[in-house]
Amino acid sequence: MADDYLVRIGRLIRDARQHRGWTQTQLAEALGTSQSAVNRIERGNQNISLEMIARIGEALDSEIVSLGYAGPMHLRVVGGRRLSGSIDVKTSKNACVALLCATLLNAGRTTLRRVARIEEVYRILEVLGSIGVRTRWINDGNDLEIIPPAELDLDSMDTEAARRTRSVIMFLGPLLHRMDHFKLPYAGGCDLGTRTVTPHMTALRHFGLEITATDGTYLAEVDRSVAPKRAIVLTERGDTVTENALLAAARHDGVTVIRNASSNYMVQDLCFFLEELGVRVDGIGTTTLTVHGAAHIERDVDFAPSEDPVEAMSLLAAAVVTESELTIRRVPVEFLEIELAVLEEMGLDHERSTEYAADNGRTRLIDLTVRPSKLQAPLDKIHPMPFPGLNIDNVPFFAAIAASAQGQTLIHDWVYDNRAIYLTDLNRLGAQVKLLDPHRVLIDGTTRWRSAEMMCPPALRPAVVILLAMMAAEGTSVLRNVYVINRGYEDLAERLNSIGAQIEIFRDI
Ligand SMILES: CC(=O)N[C@H]1[C@@H](OP(=O)(O)OP(=O)(O)OC[C@H]2O[C@@H](n3ccc(=O)[nH]c3=O)[C@H](O)[C@@H]2O)O[C@H](CO)[C@@H](O)[C@@H]1O
Ligand SMILES: C=C(OP(=O)(O)O)C(=O)O
Repeated sequence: MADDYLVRIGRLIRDARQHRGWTQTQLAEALGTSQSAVNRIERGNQNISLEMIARIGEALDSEIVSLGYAGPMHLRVVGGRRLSGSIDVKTSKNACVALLCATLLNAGRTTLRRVARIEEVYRILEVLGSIGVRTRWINDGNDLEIIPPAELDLDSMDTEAARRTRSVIMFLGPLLHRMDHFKLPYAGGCDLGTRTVTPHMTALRHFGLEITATDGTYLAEVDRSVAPKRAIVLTERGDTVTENALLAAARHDGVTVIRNASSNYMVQDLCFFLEELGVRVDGIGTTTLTVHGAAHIERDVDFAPSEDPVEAMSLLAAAVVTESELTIRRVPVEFLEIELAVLEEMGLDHERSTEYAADNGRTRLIDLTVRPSKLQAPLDKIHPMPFPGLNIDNVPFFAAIAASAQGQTLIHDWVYDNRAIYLTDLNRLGAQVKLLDPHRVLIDGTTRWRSAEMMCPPALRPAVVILLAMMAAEGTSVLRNVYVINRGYEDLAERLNSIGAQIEIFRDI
């Protein structure tokens, strides 16, 4: 145990030194010791005092260890390895969080099957638990059982957990039916620049909800005399705003029409779930949803959210950048069709199985085999659109793919103020990503990836893209503080290891 401890400290020191670009001799000089002493320390063969750790930290301008329990999680990636075999896609973060919020509509027991065990789900569970909802993992931790109390205790809300996730905004729709006034902390999520909540307010005003924002908290007041008189036209075709409107409409005793609705995967999953609750929804998969609400919902329901198209895209990108043959099972193909069409044009060699149904009985799945291919940059720019366009969250993966392709690719992320900027982090790993303006990057391929030590960017998808590039780069890379990845991916390192990656999880000691 003691030896193991020294080895781990030694590795941290070695990583920090390499990150600084120093040789062992340079570090030895800075410490007034010999190169062989540094070598012994890095190999874990030398007892080391706290004072020495502090001096090394100062010399390398790096906090080698931070004391305290359960510090941030980091990944050490030995890259340049081919992946092989097959891997299953898990259920989606975005549907799971919406469904958890939707359970607040139901006085009965909800069972959700194969819920992804990810930080974003844990945060919502913490919030639900704090306000009195009973939740427990069942069937070997695969499924979740949720039983709301007769009265919610919003005053006891775990505000710290609530502030770490943007999804808590989807409490507004269900809560407006349960109380006349309530408070909700401001929403968090990826740091992607300003993300407006005005469309939520505009949509929910039709149900009498008025919101005042004061120092980090939304104060909500509900006027019960107000009900939708005409179709609700969303000002943006956003996913969570559509879900919030659906959640409000589900318990409105009457028919609500929602126009300019998102028909994206998580919205469809929510509609299927509402149908299980006895709420009829016409127009699923289109931009006009007609909801036949029910004033009281009390049903014991069992629902299986569908697989995550963004995780499928991540695994596909992993195969491309590592030049591997990989089978990705349970791919929700309807939500990856445009991505596949673009990749086909770029020259991706792949094979699709016949379609089969997801456990929700509705979503179409395939198994997708990707083979090493000589990719060419696409002729046109890569840009997202609300579904059925190229998925907004899949855009960052095209940066890693473009860097692996021959030629120049323009990526235009018009949606998020900050997300394209994070893609320039790939330059640290050898890519040539030029930021043209905050929304557009020009990428020159192909890339000879090289290893590096880096902090995770504070955004989920760009962080995963960095991890994938590290898997492609020969040598050892370190990715620090991967909470943001764990927000949306279950056991990603272990699962990638099961198909041939070499990723070690470590924490600050
Ligand atoms: C929990 C969840 O489900 N999160 C997803 C959801 O976030 P969410 O629904 O919160 O996304 P937003 O509503 O914030 O939309 C994302 C951005 O797109 C802009 N916008 C959106 C639609 C539109 O028609 N015009 C427009 O300009 C918004 O102003 C915002 O800046 O949708 C995003 C876009 O698919 C995804 O990246 C997130 O993973
Ligand atoms: C932007 C994303 O998530 P969130 O809405 O949870 O920040 C994402 O899933 O890439």
